[in-house]
Amino acid sequence: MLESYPIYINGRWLETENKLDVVDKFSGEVFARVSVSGEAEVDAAVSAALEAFRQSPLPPYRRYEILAKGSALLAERVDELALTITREAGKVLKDAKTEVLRAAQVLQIAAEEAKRITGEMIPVEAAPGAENRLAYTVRVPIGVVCAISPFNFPLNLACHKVAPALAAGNTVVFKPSSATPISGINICRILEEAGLPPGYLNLVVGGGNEVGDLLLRDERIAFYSFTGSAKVGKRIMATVGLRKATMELGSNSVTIVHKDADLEKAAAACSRMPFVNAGQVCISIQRLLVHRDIYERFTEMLAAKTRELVLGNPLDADTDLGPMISEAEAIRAETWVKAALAGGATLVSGGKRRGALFEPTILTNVEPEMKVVCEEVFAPVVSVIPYDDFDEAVKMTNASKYGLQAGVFTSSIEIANKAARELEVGGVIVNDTSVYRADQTPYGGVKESGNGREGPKYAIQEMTEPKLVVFNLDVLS
Ligand SMILES: NC(=O)c1ccc[n+]([C@@H]2O[C@H](COP(=O)([O-])OP(=O)(O)OC[C@H]3O[C@@H](n4cnc5c(N)ncnc54)[C@H](O)[C@@H]3O)[C@@H](O)[C@H]2O)c1
Ligand SMILES: O=C[C@H](O)CS(=O)(=O)O
Repeated sequence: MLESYPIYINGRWLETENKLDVVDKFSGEVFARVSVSGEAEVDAAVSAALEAFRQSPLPPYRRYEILAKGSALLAERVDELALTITREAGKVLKDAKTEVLRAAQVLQIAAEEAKRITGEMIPVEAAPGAENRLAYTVRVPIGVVCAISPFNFPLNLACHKVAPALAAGNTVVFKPSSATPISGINICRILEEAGLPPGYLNLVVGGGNEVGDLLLRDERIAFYSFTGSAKVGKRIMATVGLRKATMELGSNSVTIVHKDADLEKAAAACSRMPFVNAGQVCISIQRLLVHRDIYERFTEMLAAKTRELVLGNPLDADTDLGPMISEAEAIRAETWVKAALAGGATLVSGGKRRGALFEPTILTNVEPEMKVVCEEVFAPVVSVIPYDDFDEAVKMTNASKYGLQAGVFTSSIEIANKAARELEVGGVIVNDTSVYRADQTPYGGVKESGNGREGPKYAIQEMTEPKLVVFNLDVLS
């Protein structure tokens, strides 16, 4: 008997006629069914969120208590929550556990930030004629936040939206990816158990073009917090008009290995990070820029370490990478690799596909216009590209339409500083790869990688408005 999962609206768990199959991404077996929302459910979810926002705002200490309790519950249930992630997303179990523990941290950080939301004093009396005025801002919640999340970190990236929205005093309508809806349902269950009253968090499930589109067109929603592809991000921005949004989008991230780097450390990190979660990480290393003096040696070191990685069942303890999200996505990646090889690229390792399993793949001799280089590959595929001087590496990095994060391995403070100043990205990671993220940091990109920042403190800024208050003290005295 398949487990059946309802949607969550105004504190009630509802079954609908229309169901979505959830597939185990390794075995291909349908292991659960989830109720799909229609127009009526989307309308009810937004109404409930608006009603809760208008009628009974939660004081900051209650937001703190609920989120902190939610964090503890997530950490307590790490094994069962991780198993769900592994089954619905195909992520290896050890990485799924890390994701759950990170999600617990996100809730705890958001809980703490709920108690620190302040405005600022405005020195209005500095202007002539305003000597007897007092001005300050208060930060007020924006209203109903619509959270739309992708498949690749179905728990943590959803928490990065839901938790700061609630911490800021907003209410939420949340739509998880149709490929991975159960982790989203688990977040609602946990926050309900943690004491979140009805209406503050509502969950609808369904396709982007159906349920997603209904959400975009609902003018009662004040803010869209989106993580996903640039294609969908652009569509959202074109639809929501003057309403605010943050866009956490894709990338073809660079990590640079300069000639003065600690090569052992760089090779150890660069041989694993392009392949974590089968390369389906927005900051995955897709372009590895290596100084020509060390290029051959480094590529050999990388290939040797990459060949040790185990591809297979994500439930096995020694597996390093599991399946991609679908066979269709793996076929797309294979097509891009074949096109690169036909165009003159060299296959150093990997390149083969079995169903949704795609081998960790290293390419050299690639050209800038190949899709594996200039588009987001979102698969376990890395291109190793030589450069002669650091300015050239900066130029290659900045030639991308994306700009999320970049890593640079170097022992030179000048090179590190140059990277920090000149790389057109949202974050520069020195002596680590582009794949580094700590959940309290400001995180987001430039260019087609999006706008706005996540990380609870920064997301709260995005999801609140500064309201100005000015006292005319002449009248009061
Ligand atoms: N920058 C970041 O923080 C970050 C993090 C993770 C993933 N990503 C990006 O996400 C992408 C992979 O995830 P994906 O395949 O789930 O992305 P996607 O854009 O296909 O889908 C993301 C979400 O948007 C919804 N959606 C699709 N069409 C919609 C529409 N018309 N209206 C409203 N919602 C719609 C989907 O149902 C899903 O919930 C990659 O590009 C990756 O780089 C970015
Ligand atoms: O896919 C991109 C994610 O943002 C990576 S992480 O989970 O935030 O590290």
